[in-house]
Amino acid sequence: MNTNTVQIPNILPIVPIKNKVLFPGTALPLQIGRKDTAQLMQRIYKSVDNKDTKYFVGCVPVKPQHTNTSSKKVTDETPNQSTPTSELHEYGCAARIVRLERPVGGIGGRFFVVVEGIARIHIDQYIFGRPYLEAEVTVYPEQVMRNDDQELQDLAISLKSTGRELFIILQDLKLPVQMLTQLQKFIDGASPGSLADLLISTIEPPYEEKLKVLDAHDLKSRMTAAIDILTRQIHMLKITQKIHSTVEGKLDKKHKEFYLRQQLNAIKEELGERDDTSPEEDDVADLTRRLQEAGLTPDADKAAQRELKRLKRMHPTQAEYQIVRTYLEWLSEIPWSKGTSDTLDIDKARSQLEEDHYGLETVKKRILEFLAVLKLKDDMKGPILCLLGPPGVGKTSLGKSIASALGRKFHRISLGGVRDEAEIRGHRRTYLGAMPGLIAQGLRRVGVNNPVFLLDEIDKVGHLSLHGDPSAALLEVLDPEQNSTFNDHYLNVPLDLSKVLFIATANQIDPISPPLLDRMELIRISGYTFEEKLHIAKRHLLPKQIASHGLKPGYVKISDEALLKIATGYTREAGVRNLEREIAGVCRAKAVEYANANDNEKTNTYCSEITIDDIVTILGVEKFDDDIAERMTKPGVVTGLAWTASGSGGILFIEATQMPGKGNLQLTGKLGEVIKESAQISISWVRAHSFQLGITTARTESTFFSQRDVHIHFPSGAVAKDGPSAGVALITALVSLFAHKCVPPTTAMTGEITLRGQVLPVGGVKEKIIAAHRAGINKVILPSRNRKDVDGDVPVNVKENIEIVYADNVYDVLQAAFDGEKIWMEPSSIVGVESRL
Ligand SMILES: Nc1ncnc2c1ncn2[C@@H]1O[C@H](COP(=O)(O)OP(=O)(O)OP(=O)(O)O)[C@@H](O)[C@H]1O
Repeated sequence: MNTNTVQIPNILPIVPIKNKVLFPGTALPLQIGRKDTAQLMQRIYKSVDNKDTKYFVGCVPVKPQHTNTSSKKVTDETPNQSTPTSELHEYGCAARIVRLERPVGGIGGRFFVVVEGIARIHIDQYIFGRPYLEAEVTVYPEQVMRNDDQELQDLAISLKSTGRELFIILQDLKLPVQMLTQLQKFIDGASPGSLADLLISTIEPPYEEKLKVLDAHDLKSRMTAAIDILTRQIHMLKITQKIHSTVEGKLDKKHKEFYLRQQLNAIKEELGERDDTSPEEDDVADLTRRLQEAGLTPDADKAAQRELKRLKRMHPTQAEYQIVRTYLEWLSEIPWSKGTSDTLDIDKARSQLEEDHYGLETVKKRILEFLAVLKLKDDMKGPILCLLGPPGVGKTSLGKSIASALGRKFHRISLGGVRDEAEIRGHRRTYLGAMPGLIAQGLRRVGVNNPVFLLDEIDKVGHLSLHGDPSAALLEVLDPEQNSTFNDHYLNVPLDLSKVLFIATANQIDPISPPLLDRMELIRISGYTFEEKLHIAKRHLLPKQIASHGLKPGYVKISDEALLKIATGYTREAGVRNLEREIAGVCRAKAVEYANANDNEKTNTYCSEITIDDIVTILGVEKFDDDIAERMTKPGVVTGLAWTASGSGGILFIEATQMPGKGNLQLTGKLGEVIKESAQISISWVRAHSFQLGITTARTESTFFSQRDVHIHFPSGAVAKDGPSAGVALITALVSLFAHKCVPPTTAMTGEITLRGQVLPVGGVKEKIIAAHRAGINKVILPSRNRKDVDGDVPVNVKENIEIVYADNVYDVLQAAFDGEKIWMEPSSIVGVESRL
């Protein structure tokens, strides 16, 4: 349409439009919501039959409202409340109404109008007074381009070529063919001013930019603004197109959303509007930074880079994304090159060990030797220390003391119940819910590569089974030659454990597999005597418990006798764990008492002293009474010494009785094969020597045993018992029974016997003697060949209180058991053969 030929009045009814801009030469559909404009439309609608009348309006955009134009969804192109004229833009477009439809919804419905832009207008002045808005306007006829204006010519060429470029892109975006043909026609034939208007209304740039083009009634500034906007939009479209082409066709709904976001980010970035990165990108960037800071080994770095690359290609909602991300997190959190520096001073270490533990002299000495060598050698390629002893003797806390003496971080790995090799080595990543093993987890927790790892309860670790062999995995961990390249299945890169100081603890030696045992140096810690327990309680346990119950040091004062009472009457153990628990019970009671007094403001009535009587009141009736004192001296009852499965020693009673019968031997008390055999040997030996022992009156008497049944019982019937060391006690019990001689209950014995009556050495002597001491035994009969154990290990104060008698054969045992009385005839005085063995 040639705008120059159309007569536009200079007073026009005004139609405010929101978020849209009408340009000359373009059409715009509108819904009329504003009341006054609707009245205008009503009027036009009524007079529409008058074919000669041309209905012109001035479409004036509302000024951009920065706070809500972008966020509010516009459903109505004309503002539905009377917009103040101050909010209307000063330029607009004179338009002809080409279509007008009445509201379908009756009163309150909206007119639908299609307007066609004719010329730019400037609002000179608003005229009020009519039911609708009117304004005096200046109409800008389309400027004719002069051929001699080179600058304008150049701009026109540039605009056309930009238009063509846009066309090519739009073609690629598969817009409707009709629209494309029209556009091409326009590019080829339209005047530069109209082309600028058309292109800007086609590509939908931001509202403000459109307004800028509307304001440009001068051709030069319009073309310049249009070229500028078009160039930027083309650039953006190219990026969109690039992203589009790579993802097109392959995506499901979620992928599409992800890539649309990517497109949006790319567009924003191009516009310089990008304010923040997406959370996924943040995540990957953060992970990359953490990996860079982790000081990875070359192998780990290679794996990390490979996985990072995969992660970047993945969509965050993919299940695999989290797996790769967790793996990378693990890699970034393993202390590959971070370590603490050792502050080993032997004197300091000695005082640290002394401070933390009472007694344990040989253990402390060996630990100090170990630390000294460590300091001189400056590497960990030494034997692995294994602290072996019953529960509660301070193995774990010794490990802690070593760590603090070295100034290293400490971590305890509990191996009790570890049945699956993967718990040590980790699961392969293909496994659902895969995790690194306990070693890698420990390293991550401490955050340094040279901690002290305490492998607690190494004897409880499982052996070869369906789930692999955890103890074989430990072999690699503990071997200084191999552990610099330990392979955790999850991490799947070599992990250097050569700087870690491993210390193991165990209760028993037997369950530890021989190859594992071979790699460790055993340091035995036996149970404590009551004397030692008293000192430990006084120096360590009581202050610790007082503090942990929120009391001050002077608030609980327990006399030595009372402490000893707790140890003897309420605990029966090799270690001090139960003792600590009972002391905690006392502290609790005192804490309640003090808190009560404090609440009633009677703290002066609070008594911190605790006597033996108080102990009974607080802890209740004694749990363990004295086994020895209670037992009556009776023929057939003998005290033996045992070594329990937990590694602590104890006393055990053997009761034998006889009754008329047929020479049967009955054994009860949950006995194992070996102990049953010992009983057989004992009865055979006693039968063979019955005349010599004065049991039978004639050497050839055979009816004595065939008319009697013998029953031997080991009380504490629920506790399984086995081993050969009860042999001497069994023979003594039988001799005592048949000879009607009593063995004092304060005499205990241990030793294996042979059929010839020889006494063989047994294990756990130190623990047995300490247990005997605890139980109030004052004479212990031991095999002679165990003398070295007593000399080396048993504490001096125990040896001072217990008489130890060494025996080579049964006669030595019987003599010591019956208080030096020889109840048998010397073999030389007996005519005949004693034994053929
Ligand atoms: N000689 C000691 N001096 C001071 N405290 C001790 C001593 N022995 C043990 N304790 C204390 O006894 C408690 C139990 O010790 P710890 O946990 O080290 O026992 P453990 O030998 O490792 O037992 P388990 O074999 O059951 O693990 C700790 O509070 C520890 O401080």
